[in-house]
Amino acid sequence: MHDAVEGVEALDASNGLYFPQFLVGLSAPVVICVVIGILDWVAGLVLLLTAPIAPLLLGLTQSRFRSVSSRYHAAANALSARFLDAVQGLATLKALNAGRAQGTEMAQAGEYFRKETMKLLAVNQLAIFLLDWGFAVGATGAAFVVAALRWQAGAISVGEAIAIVLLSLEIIRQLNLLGAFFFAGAGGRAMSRRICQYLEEPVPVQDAGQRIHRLPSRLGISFEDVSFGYREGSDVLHDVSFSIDPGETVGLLGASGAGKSSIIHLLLRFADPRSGRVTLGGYPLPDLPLEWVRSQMAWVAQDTWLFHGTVAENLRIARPDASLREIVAASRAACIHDFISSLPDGYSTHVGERGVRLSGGQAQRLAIARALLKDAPIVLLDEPTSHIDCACEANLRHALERLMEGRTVLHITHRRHSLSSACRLLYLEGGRIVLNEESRDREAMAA
Ligand SMILES: Nc1ncnc2c1ncn2[C@@H]1O[C@H](COP(=O)(O)OP(=O)(O)OP(=O)(O)O)[C@@H](O)[C@H]1O
Repeated sequence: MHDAVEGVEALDASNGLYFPQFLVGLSAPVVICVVIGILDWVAGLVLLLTAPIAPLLLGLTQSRFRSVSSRYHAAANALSARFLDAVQGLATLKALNAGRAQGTEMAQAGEYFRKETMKLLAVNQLAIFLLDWGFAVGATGAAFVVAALRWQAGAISVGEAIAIVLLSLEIIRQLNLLGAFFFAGAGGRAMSRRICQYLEEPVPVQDAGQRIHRLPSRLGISFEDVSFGYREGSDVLHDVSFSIDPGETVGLLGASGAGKSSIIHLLLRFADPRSGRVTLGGYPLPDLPLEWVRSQMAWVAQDTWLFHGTVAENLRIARPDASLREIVAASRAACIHDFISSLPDGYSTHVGERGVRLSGGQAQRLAIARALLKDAPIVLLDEPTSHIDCACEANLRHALERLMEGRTVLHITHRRHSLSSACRLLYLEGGRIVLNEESRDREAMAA
């Protein structure tokens, strides 16, 4: 987050301040030395030879600056990530009485950041010192000595000697300005390297655009020998094969961590399998336009993210052109209309970040209303009633049945009883589809 916000500002300062000054700082001394050279070629040559000293001195501090700057940005990133974590998990920290310990850790991270900031400033001050004092005193001295010697030798007049000294001051002024913007320039370069690293990160999935001439209309799903892992060398799905016919409802059962949600992860193309393929309507997902694939799926996740905005705005995310009447109909079907109507501003009530004013169950019903509104041919349900009590679940089952009607459905749950009787069942164990009696019995006991 720090890189995204401050990084762009640092680039702005580097490109807007340092870079123009860098060009002026390089060209102005050459022009001034030429002018001095016209007055006296020896003095011009001597000053031309001393001018590169400043960039050389700056160059010497660069490598030190680079390592200090990297540590500074790493410390800033760690501190802002920790801060964000602490704010988002405030309730958990309070409940666990872990606020003080977290505060101590944040203070340590803050202290480390302060030290790295001081080191960065010290290197910057060193660069300014080298330029302001080392070079300025040295170069002015050199200009003075050369002008005096040339005057003594009778090569130039007193006026020309004074002009040479004054012109040399202008070279120094330009180079000093370069030093003043050194911090912005070096910081900007360090940031640009980091931003380039982010930009060069491999994209998890590539949108190939429309390779298929006519998009399929009957949308069955199939997994063919799919293996997948979030990290290199540790797969969470192993040779998974199954298919769901168009209009069919399939229940996916399995213990926590078995890999059920990862199957949805692949279907929505948040990632591609390491081997094997996932097809939709008979075509491999990577051959279909990414946006189209996602537009064909309504997903009710375990946790619902509610954006800052009104209830109606949160519902319209699923279908921006939905009328209020359609929104109300979807909310009624998801058993959330009465609750929304009881809110002070009804559908115009603001729900805060992460829907803090709604309970988990209410947010989940809102997610079901979103899915109803989206009206997509494929429905992916990932524990859609995990936050809902049994009495409400019975009500909601009707809503879910309406959502699933005539659609291709993959319904993930731990609870066998929340699956409709029409479901064909798949069992996932340790990332593998298993269909043996033993796992079915185990699952029945767990339910
Ligand atoms: N974004 C992720 N990055 C790394 N590992 C992940 C990620 N999401 C899931 N995993 C790992 O993949 C494995 C399967 O997780 P997955 O969420 O698919 O299981 P699940 O069967 O849906 O579990 P649950 O029923 O508890 O939701 C787990 O070991 C989990 O730690």
